[in-house]
Amino acid sequence: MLRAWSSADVRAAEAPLLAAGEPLMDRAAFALHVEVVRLLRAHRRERRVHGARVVVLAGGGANGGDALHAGALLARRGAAVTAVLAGERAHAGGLAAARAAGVRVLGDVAVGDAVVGDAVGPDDEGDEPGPLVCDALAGADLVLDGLVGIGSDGSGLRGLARALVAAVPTGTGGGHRPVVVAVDVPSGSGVDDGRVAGDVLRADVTVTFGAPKPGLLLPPASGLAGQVVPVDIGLTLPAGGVAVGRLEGADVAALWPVPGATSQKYARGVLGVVCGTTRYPGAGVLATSAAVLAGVGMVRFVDERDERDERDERDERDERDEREDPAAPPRPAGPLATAVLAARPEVVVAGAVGDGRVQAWAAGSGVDPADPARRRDVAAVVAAARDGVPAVLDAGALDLVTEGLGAHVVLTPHAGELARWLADRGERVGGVPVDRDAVEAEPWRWARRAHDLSGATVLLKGATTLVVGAGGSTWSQADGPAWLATAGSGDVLAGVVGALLAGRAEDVVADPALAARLAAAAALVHGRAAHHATPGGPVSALAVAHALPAVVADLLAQDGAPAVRDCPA
Ligand SMILES: NC(=O)C1=CN([C@@H]2O[C@H](COP(=O)(O)OP(=O)(O)OC[C@H]3O[C@@H](n4cnc5c(N)ncnc54)[C@H](OP(=O)(O)O)[C@@H]3O)[C@@H](O)[C@H]2O)[C@H](O)CC1
Ligand SMILES: [K+]
Repeated sequence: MLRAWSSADVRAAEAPLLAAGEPLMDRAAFALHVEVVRLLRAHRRERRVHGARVVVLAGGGANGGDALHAGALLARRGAAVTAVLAGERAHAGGLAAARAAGVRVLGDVAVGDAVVGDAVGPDDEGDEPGPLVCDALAGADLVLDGLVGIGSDGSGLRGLARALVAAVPTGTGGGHRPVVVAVDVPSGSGVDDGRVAGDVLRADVTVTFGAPKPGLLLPPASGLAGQVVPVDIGLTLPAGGVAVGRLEGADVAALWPVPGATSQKYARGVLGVVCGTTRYPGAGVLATSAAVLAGVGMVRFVDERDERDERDERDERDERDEREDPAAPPRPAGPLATAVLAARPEVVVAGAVGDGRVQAWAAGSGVDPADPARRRDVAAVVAAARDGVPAVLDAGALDLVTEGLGAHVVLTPHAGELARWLADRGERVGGVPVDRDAVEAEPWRWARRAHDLSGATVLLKGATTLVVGAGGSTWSQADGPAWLATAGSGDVLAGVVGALLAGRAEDVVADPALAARLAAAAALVHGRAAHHATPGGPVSALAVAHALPAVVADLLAQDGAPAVRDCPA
């Protein structure tokens, strides 16, 4: 599991060690240079560090200090290192080490009484990189982004730092682009909230010290961090202080409900499904397929009824009451259930939400809010959820969600749906109702807000899926390819979430915080199933569902879980 702590927690953990004189910066810089060596060997044709051209962008704080010290170590290994000083001051120790190691220093920065380096730019402000800097960047094999770390004021880079970021070649049109390594965090990104204000240099790798910071896992900033490499510099972080987590395969294997030798289908969990309509049967097929293939004990699919069916059922019931004969005759499957059964013959069809027991519900995928009969079934599921039955509520169920649900209920909106839900509840930003752009700019903020308002666990779908559950616990999963943004993908995810809620229903009722971890686990498996279905290529939602058994089997085998066991606590 990857865990991110807030910058305040990291600073608090650093403080006593710094006071005791522990060489934290040396440790950070050494690990940083080791990662750079690895990358240079991997990316350079010559496969070595000697002769590699490295540019260090160094701000005036300790982040710049880390970068300068690493630059010094690289210079001592034969790299041609140029440091560009971007702040009004420079980290004295880092600068001294860099100069002593033969690093070429560019910048007008006063250190003590001395002015070092060459003028950066031709303008009076010094806010434009000059030709020496531009040449160095144009020819760089690798750029170290040490402009600012957790000391960022979060308002976006300013001055020369901003201009330097803009001057790094982007490789557009097939041109040269250096490998970019962010020091601790991509400079200027929202360290604690994942916001991106202004330009941030997109990193291939972020080497982060002590612990990952939340912004490395939270979109949109997480999309600029590349591969996150955490480095242990000896900090002890508070056990309960994790701000954001990311599940890995072993965590999911430990959560997955696996039948024991004596398990039977009812005990393993029955999922009730109210997804799809006769007009749009696909969501019903996809959600039930996903639930079955994710390994739920049984799926009870609630067939669609129209007004006429409901009238006939009422009349039948009245006649039975008159005859004092309570048993309802089995009713033939309608066109929706027929489509579902054609795809998944193991599904049991129910005539209504109350027919037969279930441990959890999945409802709303592919349900048109304008369809009154299907909406009544969805509303019945929402009522059951309100009474404590774990449920995943998707798409056409979301507008029926009001406040006061518990975290045992998982809502699965995408950004547009979440924006609409929030705007309908009067949420505004900058004086206007929350819209999709606002949610995409601050997905964590709005997912947390939806959790606060509804009480439910909120899974916000996206390239990075965020899950906010009981107590604000947050999970960030980025496991799927971009191809997964395809029609029906959300229906499959709802089925997987539902399967997990049904399989672990008792545990979820006892500890609703578990729902967020299960939803995050579902997102991981869903993403991996897309990779598995078509590595590197387009994928259909049904193919994702079909890949689920193999992905689950891989997880359980590779991550050391026993082949047969009962549900873990
Ligand atoms: N302390 C240690 O031994 C260790 C620290 N580590 C690294 O330290 C940074 C945090 O360092 P800190 O000095 O607290 O702050 P930063 O370097 O991140 O930032 C301060 C400088 O950044 C400038 N700044 C701030 N905001 C902006 C902005 N929007 N645009 C441009 N520049 C900005 C600020 O300039 P001022 O003009 O405001 O002074 C400072 O120059 C941490 O991230 C680690 O990398 C290691 O973990 C090892 C141990
Ligand atoms: K940085």
